[in-house]
Amino acid sequence: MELEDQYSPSRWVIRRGAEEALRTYSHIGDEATKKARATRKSLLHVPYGDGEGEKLDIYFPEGVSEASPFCLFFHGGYWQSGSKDTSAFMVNPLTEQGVTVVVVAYDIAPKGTLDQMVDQVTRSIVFVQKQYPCNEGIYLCGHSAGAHLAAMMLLANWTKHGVTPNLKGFFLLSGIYDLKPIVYTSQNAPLLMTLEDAQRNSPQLLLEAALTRPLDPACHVLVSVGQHDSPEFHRQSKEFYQILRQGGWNASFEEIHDMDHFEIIWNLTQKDYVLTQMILRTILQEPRRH
Ligand SMILES: N[C@@H](CC(=O)c1ccccc1NC=O)C(=O)O
Repeated sequence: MELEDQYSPSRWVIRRGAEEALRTYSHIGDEATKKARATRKSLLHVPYGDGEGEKLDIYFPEGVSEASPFCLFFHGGYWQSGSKDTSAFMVNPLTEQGVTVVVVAYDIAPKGTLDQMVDQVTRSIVFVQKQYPCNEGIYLCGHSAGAHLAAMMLLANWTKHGVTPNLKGFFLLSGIYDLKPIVYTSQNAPLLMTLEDAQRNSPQLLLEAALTRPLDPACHVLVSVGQHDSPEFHRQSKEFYQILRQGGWNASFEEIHDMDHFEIIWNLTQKDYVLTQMILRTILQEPRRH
């Protein structure tokens, strides 16, 4: 089944078998999280809402100052797997450079629905802005399904939350922006998305229909895909990038050389990785307030 293949990232890896790629991804995430918790000052399992799953981990740079840039990470796993407790990939290289990293948990399926996850992600960002009003910018980074959740924040309506987060940039890695095809794959079994649910939660479709311009024209949006991601993942990223440009967003597109769907994210543990460098350059070149 063609769609099934296209939306099974582990079938497209080239250096390992599918199972081994998934195992390596979990292993590296696990190790990176243990290392981050052992070597960085952190606040773990901080509630951002009343729900059992509404928790986040905050990892601070050396010489704790609340006036740092914040990078929030949203893990992937097709909205049905993954955890903040194995997703601290970027913590060490970013905190080393003075960035506070927040790894956010959300209720994956079958407990959570897409609408609930989008709402949780919205509230996690509101929480960080309220808790750290002196932040020097909030950046959102997401991988795969997590890139989808981050991308939904381009369309968030903050007015009912009483605060507008200081959003300065988005790093969207190997994401999915039109959820309709997912409805026809086995990935939808725990998600139980109807076509309407998929439409309501597709940033590609929402941006196409939106008449609004970006609130902050300086806000960067990096749309990035691995060279070895499937053709459908390439198409999704390119089309999303194009719709962002048409909508007046300060967007860029990067195909990451020789990376598959999992390497693109687990290499964020490395400071000399091209994406780590791009993320750091974007965050650190931003003029400081105060
Ligand atoms: N069952 C999927 C797993 C998967 O797609 C995935 C796993 C970990 C992190 C991100 C993933 N993809 C999208 O969120 C696969 O076969 O590749």
